[in-house]
Amino acid sequence: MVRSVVARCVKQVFRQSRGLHTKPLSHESSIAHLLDQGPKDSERVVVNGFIRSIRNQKQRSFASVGDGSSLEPLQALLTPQQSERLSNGTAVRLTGSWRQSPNPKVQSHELHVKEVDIIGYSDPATYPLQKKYHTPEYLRTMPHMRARLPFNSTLLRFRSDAIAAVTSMFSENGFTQIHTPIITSSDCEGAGEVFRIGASEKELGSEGDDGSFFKAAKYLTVSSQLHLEALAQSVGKVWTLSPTFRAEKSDTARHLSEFYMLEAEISFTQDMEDVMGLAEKAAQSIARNLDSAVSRVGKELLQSTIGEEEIRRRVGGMLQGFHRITYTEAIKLLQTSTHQFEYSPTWGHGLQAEHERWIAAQVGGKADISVPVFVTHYPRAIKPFYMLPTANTADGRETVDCFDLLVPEACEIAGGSTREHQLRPLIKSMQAKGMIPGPDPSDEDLGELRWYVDLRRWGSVPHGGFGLGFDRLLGYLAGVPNIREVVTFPRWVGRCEC
Ligand SMILES: NC(=O)C[C@H](N)C(=O)O
Repeated sequence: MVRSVVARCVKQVFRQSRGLHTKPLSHESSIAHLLDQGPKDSERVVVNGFIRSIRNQKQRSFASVGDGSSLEPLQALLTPQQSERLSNGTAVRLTGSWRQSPNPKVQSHELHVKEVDIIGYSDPATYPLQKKYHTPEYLRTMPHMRARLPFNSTLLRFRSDAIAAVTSMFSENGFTQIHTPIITSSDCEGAGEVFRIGASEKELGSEGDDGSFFKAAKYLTVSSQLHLEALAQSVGKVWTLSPTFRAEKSDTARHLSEFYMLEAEISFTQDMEDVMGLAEKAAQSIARNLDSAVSRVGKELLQSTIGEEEIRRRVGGMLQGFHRITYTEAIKLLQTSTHQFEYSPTWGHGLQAEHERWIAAQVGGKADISVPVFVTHYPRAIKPFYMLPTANTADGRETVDCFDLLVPEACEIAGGSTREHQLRPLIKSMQAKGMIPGPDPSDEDLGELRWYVDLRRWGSVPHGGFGLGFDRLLGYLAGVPNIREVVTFPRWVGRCEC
């Protein structure tokens, strides 16, 4: 008896939910496809989409309908009865005929609706996206909703196109794409900006009692580099586009706690030019793709950016050969400039964002383009343990074969180096950085990096690689003032909403 009542209820609920959209949903005719291809006059058309805005007049209503496939909405003409329960955000399936618009300057055709199926209701009293300008700050409070807006959805398409472009570049050049781990046992950069996910020894208790999942502290990865190095020794040329996490408390338009880093590693090279050339090629493959996209985007997108002229400056510059200057030259330029810096540029110290901004603008800035600038050979003392020391430095100052790639505003978008590939020098470097106690460490002393040191024991070869901040590059090329707009669900210090 109870069973049959339950069965009846289930059937009823199922019937009701099906009743909302009795015909199968089709994605075949996206709005972009319709607007592009333009069906014949009076042809029957079916579209699925969301009401972006609706304007009701006495005799008829005009709805702008979007499905995310195009910036431009579809214009639909309805009777007041048909539009009664429609409001911004309502998901609909519209059937009608495709007719020439009386005002072809605005839109050549419109859909004269015959049938409206409401697929998903939207409560007009609470719907948060109105047909007006919403500030990026307001939209960041609802990352689950903002991709419904043309500007935000276009950025997602840029992102998707960029991934496709760089994937084919690597594939055409014989690289293998690798998925590296997110949970790691070490801090690759040694900067202490790791998110810890395991327990500390104290938390584990004196008996080694296993209160934690991994029985020891583990971290969210800060870079895939060390794992890519391992795989470069077996596969040769490898790359990844992977989530990366930094617990850096920088609340700026350039920082995220979770971001995507595009990293590549190549074996059998000691020439940093090979690595810089590859970073250049990767960034250019994305810029080339966006170059054509810029001419396709409408006014709406450009209004929320730094403007078309500046975007063209950036994209155009990215397609040129990048500049190269050494860190020592950069410091000299900074020191002799008349610009007042908050922090005075000093050899041996890292470059501040204000220094990077100045170098990018002065060294890379031309009349109509901004060419990215590689700054190379930083002091050894301020760079991580894994970088290869420069062989012959003219002035006796210790530097490493590394580079940072600088662009205006976004500052550093990539960094790379050739790696210390020999066992003894690597151990010495770890010791100099205070990572291990003495010159002859036991396996235990090597701690979580034992496996990495092992790579230098068995067939180690000269190699190098780079990491490029994918979100920073996209934000820069798309001319978006804040990186938080180019990721779907941005996380930064103090903010992780959904
Ligand atoms: N793969 C790389 O060389 C990137 C480098 N580990 C960084 O985080 O900057």
